[in-house]
Parts: sequence; structure tokens; C-alpha cells
Amino acid sequence: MTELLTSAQMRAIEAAAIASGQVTGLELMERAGRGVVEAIFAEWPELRAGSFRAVVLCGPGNNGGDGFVVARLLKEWGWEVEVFLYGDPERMPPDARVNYERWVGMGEVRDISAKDFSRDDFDRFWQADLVVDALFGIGLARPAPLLEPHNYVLHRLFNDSLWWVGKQDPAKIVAIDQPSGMCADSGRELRDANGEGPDEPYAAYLTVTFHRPKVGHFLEDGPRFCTKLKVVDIGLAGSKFEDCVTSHPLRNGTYLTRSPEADFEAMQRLRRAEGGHKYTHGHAFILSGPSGRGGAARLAARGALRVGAGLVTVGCPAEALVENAARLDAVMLRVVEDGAALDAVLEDGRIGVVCLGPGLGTGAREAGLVAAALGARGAERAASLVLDADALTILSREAGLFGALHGRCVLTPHGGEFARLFPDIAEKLAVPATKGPAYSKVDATREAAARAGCVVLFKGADTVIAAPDGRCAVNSAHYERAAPWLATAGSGDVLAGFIAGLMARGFSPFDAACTGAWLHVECAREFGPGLIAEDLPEMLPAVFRRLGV
Ligand SMILES: NC(=O)C1=CN([C@@H]2O[C@H](COP(=O)(O)OP(=O)(O)OC[C@H]3O[C@@H](n4cnc5c(N)ncnc54)[C@H](OP(=O)(O)O)[C@@H]3O)[C@@H](O)[C@H]2O)[C@@H](O)CC1
Ligand SMILES: [K+]
Repeated sequence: MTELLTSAQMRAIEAAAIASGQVTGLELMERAGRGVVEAIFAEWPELRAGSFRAVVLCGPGNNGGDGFVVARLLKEWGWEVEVFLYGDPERMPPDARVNYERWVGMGEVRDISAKDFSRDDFDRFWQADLVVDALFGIGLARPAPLLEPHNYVLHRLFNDSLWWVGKQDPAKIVAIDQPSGMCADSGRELRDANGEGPDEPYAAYLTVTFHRPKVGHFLEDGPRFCTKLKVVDIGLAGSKFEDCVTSHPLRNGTYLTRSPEADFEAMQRLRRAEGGHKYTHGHAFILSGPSGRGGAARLAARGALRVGAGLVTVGCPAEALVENAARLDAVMLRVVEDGAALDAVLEDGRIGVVCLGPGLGTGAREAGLVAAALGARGAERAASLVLDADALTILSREAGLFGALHGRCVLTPHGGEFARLFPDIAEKLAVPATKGPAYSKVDATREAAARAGCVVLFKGADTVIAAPDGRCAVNSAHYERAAPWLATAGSGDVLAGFIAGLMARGFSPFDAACTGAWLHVECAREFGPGLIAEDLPEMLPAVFRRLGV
């Protein structure tokens, strides 16, 4: 499982390794610089060949130290290397200072804050074969001085960079650890209090980070800044933060969701044991809205069925029965007019999960259905719930129903629904990020899950799933898992159905949300461009076959 680290966790791992005598900071820096050079050569093998020209921009901390190592190694490889420094060498941390001195024995260092840069200097920057951004790494705790007018060079450098990206294809801008300006904990760009900044923030072409990806590489704008992410091993032991640092207030890990292949228990659950009957695989009950609005619930029902629930029933008002019957075959139908009718349906203890929200409506009938499903009408409820779309709007209006949420519920809000449900949390996330570590989507989702007392899946290309006990995963549709086609009408309804179907099959709410979201992206990738929501469930058989389910 890939663990995503915060900057504080990364520092704690590094400090523990150094304190144990396993490695020195200088060795780590050397490995980091070497890892960057190897990543560059792996990305552009033609650069191994001979004498190219690099510009290395070093900052005042250890990120800059990595930059000096890269400059030295490239020069030793026969490159022409120009190094620029932002900061005072006298005040550098010791390891960075050592590498500064080593470089000074080999070449010149120009002060990047100097005001005597000419147009030719800028042009030379961007005509280099490679530009290495070693200005700020995980130590960036306030807006990078890229925008301050007196830092004319940086200002121009970063504002011009995109222009040059258009001119030179590809512009080989390599960011060490992270593109300078990005907050490693949130993926947000640190800006001044007025939110001032360039219209088009600079993006690296390749970002090389160390040991483990950081949370910010996968959240919000992080993937757009980084473009392509390479993680290099610098020999730090332990695969998880908890393994490296045994007692620390920051023990709560955040992970990338993973393929069921990598999860023995998930594979066992997805595989159907021989000799079972339909009830062995669970019964999911999907509530639908009135006639003319049933498409969303039918999409969810199709998703639940394809993901392997043994039975799926759509519950709808009597007037919508004919419409639904005309559109559904394997999915069963049942009339459910109101909360009392749902109470009666749920007396059948074999219904393991109820999904409500897609196309449901937000009137009194629907509020009654949410109340019945939550057991807020007094009946004892065994069923788990997936609450999506209109059900979330109802929850945001009715505090009593919100208070009835329990540990077997999953909420699946998109940004707008999240803001209605958790306005104060959404507001914290909307405030411009001026200080690092900035409040992140991971922080927001964890806080929301703790408040709701259930699993919250906060949608996006960076879907974050959190449980009330602090467990957290990011389902990323970025980098090699990019699936831009997933942003299509009805795709969220299918996701709700996947999660409901998996819960019917015995997945815990958190695992169902993680695996459902993972499969959702996989289905989109399996289909590719041109995808519409109806295609998503139909891709599951191919995805399952590939996984060996
Ligand atoms: N951890 C590890 O395991 C490993 C870490 N490694 C590398 O170390 C990097 C982290 O190094 P780091 O901690 O020295 O922080 P870094 O990002 O260089 O910046 C701090 C400096 O910038 C300054 N500064 C900050 N914001 C500023 C601003 N807005 N404007 C102006 N100045 C600002 C800040 O100044 P101060 O805030 O103290 O005034 C300080 O001088 C990490 O990203 C990775 O590349 C690898 O070598 C191998 C293993
Ligand atoms: K950097």
C-alpha cells in the first residue's frame, strides 16, 4: 500500500534514520541528488549521451543542497552547468553548505536576486536543455518569493516559464521534491493574503520526490504542478510511517487506494465461492425518485448488480413502476411510496444495504425515506447505507437526520454537497493557502468523517475517503491513472451503486468506498474517451477478468 506522507512525517522518518546511525543527512542528500539525475536519464535517455546544458536554481535550504549535488553530478557527466542561488550561503543548513562548497570548487554560483539580469539571461535559462528547480522543497512554509517584484529574476522566470513551455517541446523543467511554490501537505499553491499570484502557475515537466510521495503530490493542484511524478528510493528503512517512527503524534497514515489484487481480503470477497446462492452475495436496495427521474437510480442499480450483489431491487413510487419496469430486467422492482413503506421493506433482514439519493428528490416523501433508512423513525435498522446526491441535500437541511448518521453509513458528496453538509469545514478549505502546512482536502475529509460519525467520500479527481477513526485514503485519477472522461453526468450514481453493491457483499463501509472508487476509475480507463455513465458498469467484467477475480 502506498503511504502518502506529510512534510512533518517525512522529517520524522529522516530524523529517526539519522538518529539511529543508519545514515547521515549528507548521505541522504547525495542519494537524493543521484536519484534525481537517474530519474532525468530514465525520462530522457538521450541526455545520457553527452554534453548538454543545464541551469540549476538552488534555494537556501536542503532542497537547494540537493540541487548542488545534481549540478555536480551533471558536470561530472560532461554537461555545461550554470548554478543560481536564492539565499545566503552563510546561513545554509550544514549538509547543503557542504554541497555548496563542493560545487564552488567546480563552478560559479550567481545570485538569483541580482538585479542585473538581462533579457539574454532569461533566454539562456529557457534555452538550456534542462532547468532544475531546487528552490524550495518540503520546507516551504510561506509563499515562495516568486512573485515579489524585487525578486525580479524569479518573478520573470516563473511567469515566463509557461510561455517557454509553448516554445520548447518538451520544456525539461525538473522539480526536486516538489515544484517550488506548492505546499507538500495540501497540493495547494501558497499565496499571499490577497491571493495574488500568477494566472497560470508554473508547472514542472517531471517532479522527483524521495522515499514516499507526499500527500500534496496527489491533492488539489498538486498533480497539475508536478505533471509527472517519480519517487526515488533513498534507502530509508520501513515501508510505513508507523514502522519507522514508533511513537509520534502524527501516526495517522494516509494511503493511496489500491487494486483489490494487492488486498487478499478484498479478492476473497470479490471472488464468488462455488455453491453459493444469490442471497449469499447480498441484497442491495436502491431507492428511486418519481417517474422521469429514475435514470440515476437505475444507473446505481446496474452498478450494484455488476459489482456482484446477489440481488438488487429498485424501490420507487407506484407511478414510476411502468417506466422502471420498461428499463430493468435483472433488477427487481418494488413500490415504496414513503417512509412507512420503507420501514416495512426493511423488516426483511436480508437487505444488507440501502442506497438513496441518486435522482431521489428532496421533498417530504424523500426526507421520510432518509429518516426510515437511518432508523430515525424508531425502527431498529440493520442495513448499511450509501447516502448520495439528494439524500445529502436533505441531510444538510435536517440536523436531526444528520445526527442519526451511524458507523454503517457512507456519504459521497461532491464539492457543492460537501459545502452544504459541512459549511465551516468547506470554508477553511476555500481560504487562500498562505502558510504551510496548509489545510488540505485530507484534513477536511477527516474532520467531516469524525463529525458525521461515518465514512465520507469527498469526490474529485483526488477523491478522499475518510473514516471517523482517522483512517484515510486518496483515490487518485491522476498521473498514470488519469481518467478525465469520468467527469460525466451519472458517473457519481454508478459509484454509489458500486459502493452499495460491495457493502452488500460484506465489505466494510470504508473498504467498500475505497474499492468502489478504485474500480470506478479502472472502469473509466478500461473504456477510455467517449465514456458515458452507462458504460461504467459494463466495464467491470473486463476489469475483474484482468484482476483475476
Ligand atoms: N527530509 C528528508 O528526508 C530529505 C530531504 N531532502 C531535501 O531537503 C528538503 C527540505 O529541506 P529544508 O527542510 O531545508 O527545506 P527547504 O524546502 O529547502 O526550504 C527551507 C529553506 O527555505 C527557506 N524558505 C522557506 N520558505 C521561504 C520563502 N517563502 N521565502 C524565502 N525563503 C523561504 C527557509 O528559510 P526560513 O523559513 O528558515 O527563514 C529555509 O532556508 C526536501 O524537500 C528535500 O529536497 C533530501 O536532501 C534528502 C532527504
Ligand atoms: K523544488
